[in-house]
Amino acid sequence: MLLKIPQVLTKEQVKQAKEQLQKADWTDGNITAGYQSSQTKNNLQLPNDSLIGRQLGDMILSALAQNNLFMSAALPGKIFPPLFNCYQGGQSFGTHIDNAIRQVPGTPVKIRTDLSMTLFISEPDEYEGGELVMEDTYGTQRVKLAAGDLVLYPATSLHRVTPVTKGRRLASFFWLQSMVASDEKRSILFDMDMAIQSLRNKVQDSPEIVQLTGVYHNLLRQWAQT
Ligand SMILES: O=C(O)CCC(=O)C(=O)O
Ligand SMILES: [Fe+2]
Repeated sequence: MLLKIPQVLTKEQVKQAKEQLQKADWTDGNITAGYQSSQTKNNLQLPNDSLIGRQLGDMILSALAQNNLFMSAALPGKIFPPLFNCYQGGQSFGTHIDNAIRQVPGTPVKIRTDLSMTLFISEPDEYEGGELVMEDTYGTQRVKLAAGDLVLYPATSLHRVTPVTKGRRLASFFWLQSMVASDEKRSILFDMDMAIQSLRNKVQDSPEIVQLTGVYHNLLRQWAQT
């Protein structure tokens, strides 16, 4: 499932992130690339131990923890600390697939990358190009979102970032291990959760809603791993 989640960060938080990222020390993006992706990756990244990166990453994680749409769609188990990248002067990232397993730097924690995320920090009119293009069984999707918005997509997708031919594209990108590994099962749970929530908004509470909520949790119990 590919899902666009609007306004994960407020415009004020975006402004703050941009100000911090202006003064950060950037390095070659290949620090986190595997062999195949290093052949096509041409961008800048904040180093893993960047203080600015950690602070902004925490701000993003707190915002996500309060975002119902994200929590319902992703059912996060473990989230990789957000990384930050920058493309300018024609930089791009060719077609690649993200590594299946990632170790959180400085810890023994390993994360299976079920879902990939990009949170846009630059506004779309601040740069030309820089579209995130995913290819999967659902076809080709081209994504370029407003600053503060996030796209969540299966890490099984081939994807690329088209050259940024003008301006600068700042973003945060990271991965998560979902409590429900299967994209198909997670999508069923998400659809069910959305339907129950909209039903609840229409008719308040009813024994049927209680029963359906029970079914949701019983499916989650069958399918989730913590
Ligand atoms: O910059 C992006 O939107 C995606 C970055 C990416 O695909 C990666 O670093 O693996
Ligand atoms: Fe990627």
